[in-house]
Amino acid sequence: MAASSKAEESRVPPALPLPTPPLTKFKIALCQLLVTADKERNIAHARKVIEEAAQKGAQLVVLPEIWNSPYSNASFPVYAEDIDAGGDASPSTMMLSELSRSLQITLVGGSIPELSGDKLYNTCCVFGTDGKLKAKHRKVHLFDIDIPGQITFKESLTLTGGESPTIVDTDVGRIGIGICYDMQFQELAMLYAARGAHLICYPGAFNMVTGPLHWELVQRARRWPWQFGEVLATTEHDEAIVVAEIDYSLIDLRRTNLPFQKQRRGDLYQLLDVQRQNAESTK
Ligand SMILES: NC(=O)CCC(=O)C(=O)O
Repeated sequence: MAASSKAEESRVPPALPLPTPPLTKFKIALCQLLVTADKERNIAHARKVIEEAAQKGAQLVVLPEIWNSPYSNASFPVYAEDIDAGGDASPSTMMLSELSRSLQITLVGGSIPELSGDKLYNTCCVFGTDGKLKAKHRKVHLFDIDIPGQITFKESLTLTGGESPTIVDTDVGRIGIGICYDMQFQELAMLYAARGAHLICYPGAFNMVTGPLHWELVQRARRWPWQFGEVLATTEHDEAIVVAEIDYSLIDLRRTNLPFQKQRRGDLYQLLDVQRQNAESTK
């Protein structure tokens, strides 16, 4: 009896200890931007908004998805920048690097179309307070949907999907990064949680057909295992800087209140096992 319960116990994945965050409380600013066809104007405007967010006391500033270009397959190749080359080849990320250093903030720089070799990606750059590029997340799940008569969009016509999850240690804690549609895939968030992320940032630009139903609902569902899914601050459709205080001391408290991690029955629902079985049965 004792042996069998020990065996069962060992199949439950243990809760990983969280790395200690470098600080407990800080202000985050989420910037919602109006994007135009004028790239120079978009960059100058984002600069002004980031400065305003820092003035409001934000130590972490987050921009939206595709903030330097219209969101369209026709625009991505035209507005794309070679982020690795830097300098004149990437004026958008040069501005982000300069501001993160001069304002001493961590910047999750939304996303821009990235040109790398002959491929285009939808890429989020994270800059540290020293102005250095700490991480680059290429949107993993491309937004390809078809709801006849309502919306058909295929990012994969021009973009290539990223090949790896992105988790980055910053002055405001360990952050997992996803871009918009990446939010729909809960396993990515669960992976970030298992790897000790204190926070997950999803720069987004939702469509107006499924978006209004999804953007809050899906984010609240991704709260596991941190919070109760409480919305601390929000806004409507216009430009806005949403500022809120993040309190990491709540993570341990919520994990004690709701011990989901310990209660998970991972032994019963490993998707990989099911996928393997399905593949076997169709051979
Ligand atoms: N930019 C996107 O990835 C859009 C995702 C979206 O609208 C959704 O409903 O999901």
